Amino acid sequence: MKSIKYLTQHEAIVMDQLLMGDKYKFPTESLMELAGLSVASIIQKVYPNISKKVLTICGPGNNGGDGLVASRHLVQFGYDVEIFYPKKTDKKLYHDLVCQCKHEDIKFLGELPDNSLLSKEYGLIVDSIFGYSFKGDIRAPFDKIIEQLSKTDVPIASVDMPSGWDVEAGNIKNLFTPALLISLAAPKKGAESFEGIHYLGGRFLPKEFLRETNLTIPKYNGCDQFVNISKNNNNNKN
Ligand SMILES: NC(=O)C1=CN([C@@H]2O[C@H](COP(=O)(O)OP(=O)(O)OC[C@H]3O[C@@H](n4cnc5c(N)ncnc54)[C@H](O)[C@@H]3O)[C@@H](O)[C@H]2O)[C@H](O)CC1
Ligand SMILES: [K+]
Repeated sequence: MKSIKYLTQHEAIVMDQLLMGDKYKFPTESLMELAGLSVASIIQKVYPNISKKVLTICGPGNNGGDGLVASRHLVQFGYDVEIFYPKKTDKKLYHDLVCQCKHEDIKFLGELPDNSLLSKEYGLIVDSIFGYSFKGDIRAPFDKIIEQLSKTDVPIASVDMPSGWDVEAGNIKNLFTPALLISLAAPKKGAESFEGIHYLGGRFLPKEFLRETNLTIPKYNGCDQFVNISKNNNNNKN
């Protein structure tokens, strides 16, 4: 496999603006739909038999939007999903995503269950709190939420970045390490040290975009929405 490029925070932001701008013309919701579908597909691949509920925790930006989309697809795949979305964004896209989730009978929780309830009732937590735009000290209410996630024994699947990790320097605050990391479009520098199960999703980068940005991404097989980029995956060893 060709060596994978890990993006700086600035590169990730600039690339996203380029994709959604006048040249490539992708609407946010199109990319988010593909990102969220890949997140749900990867969860189905890695955790095909979860007997308990899945809890998605959504943040206020597009990472949270990916979590809302993924939750809807997970229900379509047969999972029992609940969402904790403590800081709802007052924009049409997010109102629409919440509405779509409610039509899948997804319950929105008013508070995060404590860790004993999490262990008893939930088989997986989807962390879609922060992605590549996270910066600085974690502000309320997410500081307490991430502190609690650092103490749970429920496996965590993080979307794009483990929330709270520095996007370039990684886990410098000694927070939770997810069991599964789902990088989107291209992994970020902060994920370079991640040793767990690591998949790449968000299969939407156009050929010309890859040429223009000089970005190398691994080859996706057939119609797969994901590729396994874990360090311990034999296919990834040169
Ligand atoms: N091309 C792609 O790969 C796509 C990626 N997508 C997803 O979008 C996120 C990035 O989304 P963005 O809205 O830019 O930012 P975040 O969701 O990471 O966070 C912004 C949100 O968080 C708040 N915030 C930032 N730092 C802090 C802090 N220290 N404490 C508290 N709150 C903080 C900030 O104020 C904003 O409200 C990317 O990672 C992917 O998951 C798209 O869905 C599709 C294309
Ligand atoms: K995340």
